[in-house]
Amino acid sequence: MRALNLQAKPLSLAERLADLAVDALIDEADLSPKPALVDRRGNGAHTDLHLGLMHASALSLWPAFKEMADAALAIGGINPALREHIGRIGREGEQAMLATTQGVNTHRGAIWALGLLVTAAALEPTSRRASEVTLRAARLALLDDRYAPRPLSHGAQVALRYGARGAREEAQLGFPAVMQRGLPQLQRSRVQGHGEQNARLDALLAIMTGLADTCVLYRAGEQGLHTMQSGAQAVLDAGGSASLAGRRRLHELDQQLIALNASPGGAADLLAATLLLDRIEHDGILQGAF
Ligand SMILES: CC(C)(COP(=O)(O)OP(=O)(O)OC[C@H]1O[C@@H](n2cnc3c(N)ncnc32)[C@H](O[C@H]2O[C@H](COP(=O)(O)OP(=O)(O)OP(=O)(O)O)[C@@H](O)[C@H]2O)[C@@H]1O)[C@@H](O)C(=O)NCCC(=O)NCCS
Ligand SMILES: Nc1ncnc2[nH]cnc12
Repeated sequence: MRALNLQAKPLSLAERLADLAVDALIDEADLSPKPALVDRRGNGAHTDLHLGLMHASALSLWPAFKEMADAALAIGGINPALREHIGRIGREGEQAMLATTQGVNTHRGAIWALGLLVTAAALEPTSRRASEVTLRAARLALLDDRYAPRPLSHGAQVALRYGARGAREEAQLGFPAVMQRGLPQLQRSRVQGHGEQNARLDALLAIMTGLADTCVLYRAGEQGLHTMQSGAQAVLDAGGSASLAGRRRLHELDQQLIALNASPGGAADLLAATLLLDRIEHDGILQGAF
């Protein structure tokens, strides 16, 4: 009689990257208390979202992230063929998300940002530093996708109205909100011993201090954006999420943004991108997956 082989099959590189991306989305959703966003406490400024939906949406995206990483491995270079291939997978991912959420847009911006990062990481698996991965992602984002529809999205509408740079430009510039604000703050707060959850909240706040979040602009205009940016800075100046003064400011910011119906969904996506890049750089399993 043959003994049962109970050893788990090692994950492929694409499977591990998809796991890391979905984990980052779930960790972002769970992180609490986030100002005006869906978290463990409630629905923030949203009437059509809740935590279970955010989790289901994140899980529905696993196949799309894996397929994007597989496409990078198969095509092997930054070129229009890869850009158009992942564009198609991204649009299919959006359909999977909408089918799961019954039409609610939970993670459109996240599919874009994390999809580019997963693809960029798979392209050169030994070059995993955040600065290297975001540079490759930016080069991909700069390429044209002939098949991309150009709807008058919320982002496109506020670009016309306020001249704001949105999700596309953030990626094309190499994710400055992540590289210059989110990741450095995550590391600073960790080093200062603030605890992982507070470090993640501080990273989100640091992203919010400078981002032209098109969700906030669409819902609450320039007043909403100013409230988000200055309020996030005030929390950090008061000592961040780990301090009592910072927590009081954070509570105020939550109330103010909810009153304005201003949900920083773009900043939330970029926090997930920050967590993903941090993991890609340090993940032990990924190191053994190629
Ligand atoms: C290039 C695309 C990202 C399209 O961009 P565009 O700006 O035209 O489209 P939007 O539909 O507005 O989506 C952009 C989403 O990106 C997030 N975001 C916002 N600001 C920024 C920023 N400055 N930097 C980075 N990311 C940002 C944000 O996503 C979150 O918010 C979503 C909810 O938004 P919204 O629908 O406006 O929702 P509500 O206000 O709640 O709506 P109502 O309830 O009022 O109706 C939520 O999903 C978060 O994810 C923006 O929404 C890209 O999507 C694209 O071209 N895709 C095609 C596929 C492709 O090529 N993929 C490539 C491979 S990955
Ligand atoms: N936690 C969250 N709440 C609302 N919108 C989001 N988009 C991405 N993450 C979100």
